[in-house]
Amino acid sequence: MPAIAVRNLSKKFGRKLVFKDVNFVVKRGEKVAIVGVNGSGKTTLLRILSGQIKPSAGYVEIFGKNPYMDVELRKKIGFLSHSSHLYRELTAKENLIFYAKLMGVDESRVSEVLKLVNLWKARNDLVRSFSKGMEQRLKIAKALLNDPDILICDEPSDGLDVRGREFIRNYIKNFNKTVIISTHSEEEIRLCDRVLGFRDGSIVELSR
Ligand SMILES: Nc1ncnc2c1ncn2[C@@H]1O[C@H](COP(=O)(O)OP(=O)(O)OP(=O)(O)O)[C@@H](O)[C@H]1O
Repeated sequence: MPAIAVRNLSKKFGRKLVFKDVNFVVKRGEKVAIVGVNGSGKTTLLRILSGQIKPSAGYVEIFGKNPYMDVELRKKIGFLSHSSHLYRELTAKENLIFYAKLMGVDESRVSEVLKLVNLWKARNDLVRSFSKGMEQRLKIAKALLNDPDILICDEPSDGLDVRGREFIRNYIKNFNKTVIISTHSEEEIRLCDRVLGFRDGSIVELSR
């Protein structure tokens, strides 16, 4: 069974068609980049894959199940997005404890992920004092709380400096499970096994 199977997927917002009849399969352990011009539908596709929003037609299966309908399945998905929410008046650790409780994850995992993203020393600092790079690392920590089998990242290094970008890339490179990222970065594309591109509302396999 593949990690991701997308069949005849279409998404409309009101009367606006974003994409139509999108088909692709991602094998377990594969790293796939999604590319396309601004507004082509990358974020929308990733939100459907992570079970946040419903397709208009067609279906998505993650490990053979529907992410929109299956709460347990969503626990296996780590989603790093621009809209990942952090509480700025709480510390890094307090944020992660809050989300760990929400996800039903053991609190001991909070220390693990803080160390993993190099935020252990800053664990008791308020998020409002964090740089953009630190915030992004904390969002990664949040996405990893449930030790996901699939990592879905929406433009993960957008707006980060060289060190921040390097951290994210190393992380993605060394993540040994399935990864799907939307990106405009050549370096991130090179980390991936395959590249899928949005073109005129459908998706095509691109050679690298
Ligand atoms: N909730 C929504 N309601 C209405 N339209 C939306 C909504 N979300 C996205 N869209 C529209 O769907 C289209 C695709 O947007 P999306 O954010 O998926 O593109 P993208 O490829 O991720 O763009 P970017 O590279 O700028 O992040 C855009 O025209 C956008 O305005």
